[in-house]
Amino acid sequence: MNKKDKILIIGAGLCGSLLALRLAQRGYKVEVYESRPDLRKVDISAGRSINLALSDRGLKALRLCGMEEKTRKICIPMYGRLIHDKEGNTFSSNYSGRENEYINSISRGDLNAILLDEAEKHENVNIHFNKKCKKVEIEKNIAHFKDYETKEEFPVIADVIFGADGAGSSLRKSYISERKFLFSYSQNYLNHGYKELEIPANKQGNHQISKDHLHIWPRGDFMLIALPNMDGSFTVTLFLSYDEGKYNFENLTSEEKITEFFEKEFPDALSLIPNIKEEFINNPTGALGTVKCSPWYYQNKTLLIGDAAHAIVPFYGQGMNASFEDVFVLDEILCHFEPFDKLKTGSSREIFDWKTVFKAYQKARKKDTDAIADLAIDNFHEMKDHVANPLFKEKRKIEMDLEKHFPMQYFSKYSLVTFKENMGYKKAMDRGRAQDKALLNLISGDDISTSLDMTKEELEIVLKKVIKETNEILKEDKIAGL
Ligand SMILES: Cc1cc2nc3c(=O)[nH]c(=O)nc-3n(C[C@H](O)[C@H](O)[C@H](O)COP(=O)(O)OP(=O)(O)OC[C@H]3O[C@@H](n4cnc5c(N)ncnc54)[C@H](O)[C@@H]3O)c2cc1C
Ligand SMILES: NC(=O)C1=CN([C@@H]2O[C@H](COP(=O)(O)OP(=O)(O)OC[C@H]3O[C@@H](n4cnc5c(N)ncnc54)[C@H](OP(=O)(O)O)[C@@H]3O)[C@@H](O)[C@H]2O)C=CC1
Ligand SMILES: Nc1ccccc1C(=O)C[C@H](N)C(=O)O
Repeated sequence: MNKKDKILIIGAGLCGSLLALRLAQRGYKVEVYESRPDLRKVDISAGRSINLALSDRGLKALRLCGMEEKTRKICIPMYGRLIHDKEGNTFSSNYSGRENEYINSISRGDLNAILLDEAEKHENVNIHFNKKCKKVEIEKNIAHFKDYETKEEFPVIADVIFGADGAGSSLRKSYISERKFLFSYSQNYLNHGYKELEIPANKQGNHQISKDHLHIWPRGDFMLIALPNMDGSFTVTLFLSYDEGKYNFENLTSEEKITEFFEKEFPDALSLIPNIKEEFINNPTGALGTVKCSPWYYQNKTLLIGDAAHAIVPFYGQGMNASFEDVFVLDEILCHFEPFDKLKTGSSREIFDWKTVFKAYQKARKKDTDAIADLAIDNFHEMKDHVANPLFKEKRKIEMDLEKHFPMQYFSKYSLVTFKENMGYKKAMDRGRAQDKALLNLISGDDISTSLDMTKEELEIVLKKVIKETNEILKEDKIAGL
């Protein structure tokens, strides 16, 4: 590892631009190649999610790079879910019983732009747009690019190559095609795709529905969600099967059928989306899937990071957060190894190489990205279906009360995953799932009366029972080797 190493990052998306900034701050020289045009100059939003939910893990990595304050200025806090039923009734459910815990709606383009600005300001960073990586010769450390403007193809040689090129990573594809090592890989598509629509601002430029919530229209097998934008509009996303159920993407092909579907399933939303037919027909239908692979690195030469290493379905709102957290974890590993390298005396031989760093990074990180991939699938079922279930609502109410009265002792699964930024996703998943099981056992047995509001004393009894049973479940799972 040497600060003179030439580092190449493929992809200047959310992860690539933050990684470039952080490596530059650590003193490395970084060249970034991005296939798309510069999003600060050209609108390239079509086909990707327009806004995202940013939460504590992402903010932790942004803070590390000095970007938290700038980011918060373009965030809209969402304190909970607002659930819409078919009759137009709504009910809300907070994300946490603690007041300072919420998630944030943020524009992908605006966030990417401030990261690019900051990275480009750094003397150690050069960003090249409209250059698509076609393949990487991993043994020789050569990435081959095509320039979209000149149509020319050219190679770039580097000491270390990072693949931050998203779910369809060219570096990952090269791991498969080059067959230089045993590379395990899985890709699982959902039968659901997504389509983005818009609720515009009202005439005064204000939001037409609460901007303090993430809106959900759960309908069992499919759902609609909406996240607020700074200009008073909402980005609405329909998650629907491609080919199953009465209504699906394959059969919603005529204006009449689209209107019929929305009139029947989402009448209140329909009245807020004036251009429904045009948008439904013209906006692309995006695919959703999970990618898991291993190893993420090849020798001391290349590393996959962000979605390139672990694409997940969007339902926990954690893909970007996990990709930002990758940068944080990699930085911690570099902090651990670099001081030893500085201690070397006389000889120019390095004590640690990038392979040591990459290996330690994957060891620290892989279990957590596997966990959030599985949690994201769970949250799909929770959002489209369980949120409307009375037992689920009861459980959430007790959890909110526990968090409110015992803020230091109780953290629901949602809070562990979303707000406990120093606990890995795997630990959050194991504890959260055991806790859910314990709480549901208590509710479905006669242990707690859920019909009335509980006093603090009654809640304390519940807390003790839940903690005891959670620990027993965790112990049993450990013995069973789960
Ligand atoms: C519908 C939807 C909603 C989502 N909502 C959320 C959310 O609310 N919260 C959240 O945390 N996450 C969310 N995500 C996930 C989030 O979008 C990703 O996890 C995040 O964008 C990953 O960042 P990345 O930089 O690794 O990949 P990307 O953001 O995809 O960036 C990859 C970059 O590499 C470039 N590139 C690709 N191929 C090449 C190539 N061959 N050569 C050069 N450049 C290349 C791309 O143009 C792009 O700029 C959502 C995802 C989807 C699909
Ligand atoms: N976990 C998940 O479920 C995720 C799913 N996705 C989904 O994956 C799909 C693809 O993602 P996305 O990252 O947008 O795909 P790409 O970035 O791969 O781009 C898609 C298209 O844009 C073209 N293109 C890219 N750059 C340029 C340029 N500078 N000039 C002209 N054309 C260009 C490419 O053309 P060409 O091939 O000819 O070069 C390609 O046809 C989407 O449906 C998205 O929703 C994305 C992320 C995560
Ligand atoms: N951003 C998203 C995009 C798509 C689907 C869900 C989200 C969420 O953020 C869900 C939120 N975490 C929730 O549990 O209510």
